[in-house]
Amino acid sequence: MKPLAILGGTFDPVHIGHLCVAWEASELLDAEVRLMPAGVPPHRTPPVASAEQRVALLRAALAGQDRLQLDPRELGRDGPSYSVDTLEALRAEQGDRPLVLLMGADAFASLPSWHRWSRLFELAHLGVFTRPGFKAAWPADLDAAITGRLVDPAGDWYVREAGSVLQLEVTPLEISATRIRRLLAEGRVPRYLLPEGVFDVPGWLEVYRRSPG
Ligand SMILES: Nc1ncnc2c1ncn2[C@@H]1O[C@H](COP(=O)(O)OP(=O)(O)OP(=O)(O)O)[C@@H](O)[C@H]1O
Ligand SMILES: O=C(O)c1ccc[n+]([C@@H]2O[C@H](COP(=O)([O-])O)[C@@H](O)[C@H]2O)c1
Repeated sequence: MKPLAILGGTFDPVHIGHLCVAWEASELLDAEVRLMPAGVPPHRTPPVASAEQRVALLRAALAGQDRLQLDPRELGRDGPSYSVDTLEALRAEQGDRPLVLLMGADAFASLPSWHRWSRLFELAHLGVFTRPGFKAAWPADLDAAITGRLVDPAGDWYVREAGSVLQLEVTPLEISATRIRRLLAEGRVPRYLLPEGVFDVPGWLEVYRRSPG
């Protein structure tokens, strides 16, 4: 069975950057990739769009292809959507299947502030995307934690179920949800930064238009 890779995010809203890195990860790792929206994203102000709206946009974004899937499990949980809880559940469910927690270089740099972060390395491999504007410069505790774990994504990391760190060189796309929210709040239409299908979802543009950006 192929490794299972998870791209968690707030997806407020989902954009072309998310889809592109997820798609490229599925190729680089030969993995099944699921996008997993956080119900209550830890460590940030609450999303502008509701969970239902964010999922509707994700469903529309993923329509017409079957390589990237949606996994809505974090929306059904109370409290902050800690990745460690999600990975404990996935590990129990998936047995010894290799799991990969995907994230951008910005998210990776903040890993030592995550809930029970050392446990993440026992539950999954970590796949870290390059992201324009974010250097691969990590705090000392993270540097120490990844010593001996960095492996080539083209190698045989998948023979183990967890524990490696894979640096994924993806097409650099300087797109962020923050910028898209700002453009929408200014009344602009960031058409080609967003997946085409989201424009058929009713009601969501107004939600971002009413927000301070
Ligand atoms: N353009 C991109 N290139 C590489 N990784 C990305 C990109 N956009 C998002 N990611 C990664 O995808 C995951 C989910 O991102 P998230 O939903 O927070 O989007 P974002 O664009 O970073 O949002 P925001 O600007 O609101 O923080 C994170 O691990 C993030 O680092
Ligand atoms: O588990 C944690 O403590 C934790 C702290 C910050 C972020 N995360 C997860 O990282 C993913 C990206 O988060 P964000 O805020 O960049 O959208 C998302 O799945 C979050 O649930 C997880």
